[in-house]
Amino acid sequence: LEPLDIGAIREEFPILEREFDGQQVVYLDNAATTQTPDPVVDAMSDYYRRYNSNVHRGIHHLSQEASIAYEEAHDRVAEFIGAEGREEVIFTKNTTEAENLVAYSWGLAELEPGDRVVLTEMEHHASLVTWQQIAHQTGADVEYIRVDERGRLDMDHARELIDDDAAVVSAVHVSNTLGTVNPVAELTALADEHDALSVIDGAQAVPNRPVDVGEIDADFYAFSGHKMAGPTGIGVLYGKQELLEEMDPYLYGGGMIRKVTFDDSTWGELPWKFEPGTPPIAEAVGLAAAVDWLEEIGMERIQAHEEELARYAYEQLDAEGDVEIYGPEPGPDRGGLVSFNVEGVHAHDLASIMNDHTVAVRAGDHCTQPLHDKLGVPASTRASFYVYNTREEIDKLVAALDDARQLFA
Ligand SMILES: Cc1ncc(COP(=O)(O)O)c(CN[C@@H]2CONC2=O)c1O
Repeated sequence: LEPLDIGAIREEFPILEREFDGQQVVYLDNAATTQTPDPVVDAMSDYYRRYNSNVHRGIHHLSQEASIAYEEAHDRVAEFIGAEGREEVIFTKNTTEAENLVAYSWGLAELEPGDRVVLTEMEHHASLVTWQQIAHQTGADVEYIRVDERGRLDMDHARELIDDDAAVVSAVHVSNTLGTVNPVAELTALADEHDALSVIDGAQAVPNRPVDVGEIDADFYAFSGHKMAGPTGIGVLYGKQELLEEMDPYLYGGGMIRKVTFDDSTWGELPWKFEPGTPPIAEAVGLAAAVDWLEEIGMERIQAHEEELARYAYEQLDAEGDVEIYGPEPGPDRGGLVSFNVEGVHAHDLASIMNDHTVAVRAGDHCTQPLHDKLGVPASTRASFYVYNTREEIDKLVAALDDARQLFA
């Protein structure tokens, strides 16, 4: 694979030129949100400047243009992830709302006492808390597939839990804390064998690697625009059409109905049935532009670049001798991030020192508190990479560790 032209890529991100206290920002917090390239910003500005209008096919030129752009953004995303068509692509606010849509529209209607909701110990709160609460409301049980000491899923335990009592299997594709790349196709096949619904959280996968929902064969797959060089305020729930047709919406309003009377209402066609009210129109334009921008580079090249940076960061941090790194060895089982702790230094103190060096990392529980309890640490520091990051930026992160040791260790 041809290596990325980082220089040319970085020119599309003016934010990366910013300086604080005379030091150029080193942005290593991409698992939280990625930066937005000029073509995406320009596409959204162009929408607001030239064809802003409400959608749902108003009878005037501007609404027609906006409606077509909004509808076609669904087609673009469908093509990007290998969905059958726009009917299988629902725009939400973010991954969290996508997970909630499945839990409320399908879970509340289908789960019964004695059903098992199978999660993993590394789930993000977006799926963990959501399914946990829906299970409480329906009397279903929740079980968690164990994570082993190397941060990988215990697949023997998965096979034990995903039996005929399993009603849902909800798992993260790439862990935002460990970096672990989970065998999602295997998990969805197990779920399918036992007629359990499969829901995959792809927030850290779609932005960083090729994803084909047909190959994974999950019933639902969720991700966010802001983690893939797109805008905040838009996420995607992919769902198999036959399932979405059967499900009732859980958010009601205009745009999602077919017929409304004082007595009752009927629902519109897919995907609009699950998109009530005025949708994120500019964000959909931005998301489609982000998909174009990513595909221009190539998802395989992005994956290779991030794996190379994760390997480099892992090796540099491991060589320090007092750094505990969580998750698998570098390689195909690890995505483009490294979470770690420095002996004797609290993660929040470390991030603060990093910030003195204008290195932006994330410190905390990364919305995976149960996982941190299992790791036996209150927090971790996470460096996460994207298309515009370089080895030199990782060197700056490592160089700042000494300051932290002198101050806190
Ligand atoms: C694996 C995973 N699932 C779900 C979410 C929720 O996405 P939205 O916030 O777009 O709904 C995130 C966000 N990642 C968090 C956000 O900040 N830092 C993180 O690691 C995530 O990493």
